[in-house]
Amino acid sequence: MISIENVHRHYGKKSILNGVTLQIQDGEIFGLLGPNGAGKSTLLSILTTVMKPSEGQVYMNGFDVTKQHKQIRQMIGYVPQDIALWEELTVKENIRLWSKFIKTKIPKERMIQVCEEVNLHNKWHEKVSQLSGGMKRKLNIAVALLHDPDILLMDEPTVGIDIQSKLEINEYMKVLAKQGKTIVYTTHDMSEIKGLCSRIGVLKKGKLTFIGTIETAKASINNQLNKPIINEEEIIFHLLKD
Ligand SMILES: Nc1ncnc2c1ncn2[C@@H]1O[C@H](COP(=O)(O)OP(=O)(O)OP(=O)(O)O)[C@@H](O)[C@H]1O
Repeated sequence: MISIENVHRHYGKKSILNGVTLQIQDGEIFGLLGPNGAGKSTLLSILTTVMKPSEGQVYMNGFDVTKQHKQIRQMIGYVPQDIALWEELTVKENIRLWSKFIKTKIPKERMIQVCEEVNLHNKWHEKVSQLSGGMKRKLNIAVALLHDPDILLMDEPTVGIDIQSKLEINEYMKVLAKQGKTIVYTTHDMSEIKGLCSRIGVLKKGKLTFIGTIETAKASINNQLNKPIINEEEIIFHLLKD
């Protein structure tokens, strides 16, 4: 379980996160939504231990993110917003190089397995520069899963890629959640959230303004507007507007 308790984060005098409290259960796919600059990546950076909260506590499976970096890093996989791969190296070389950064030894069978799970095994000897944007995203995800973490943190994993790769990634996220992995990911895409997330959180100006299911969000907006909402775009519009 991920437990975020009254987290604040400032950059100088600028307040970025302003009292965020949230619990995410094992096996959940939790979608973190918010306008640009709302603080989504900052919150993910705190979960990865890269950044410290200015105030508040975060625990993952009972471990403190500010004090128990080693245990936390073993239990999380992180997929950054920007592709983090060596373009001139092959898929195999990228996976091998990334596995060297992981403290535990990754057997070759595991490297092949993650590659198969994201449908890239037939690209094993191809240079990353030859892969499509969607394939690069899938390789980024494979790399994050090498050490078989319990928790996967993904910063806009499907932005700007072809629809086929997006659907494959979404299906794979469901498989991982069924295996018991907890997934937290940031997105702007309501159409994928609907079929994927058990719950969503809406972050605006560093505050969580909504936590719940899509159905709850829809019901609450319908209630406020006193007229039924027709499509998902409308839900996201109302959730994100000031
Ligand atoms: N190192 C930094 N120093 C100062 N301000 C920063 C730093 N990193 C981020 N910020 C500011 O913090 C705010 C939140 O940024 P963050 O990247 O967390 O937002 P976001 O919700 O992920 O946005 P996006 O959807 O555009 O990725 C922004 O105003 C950003 O300019």
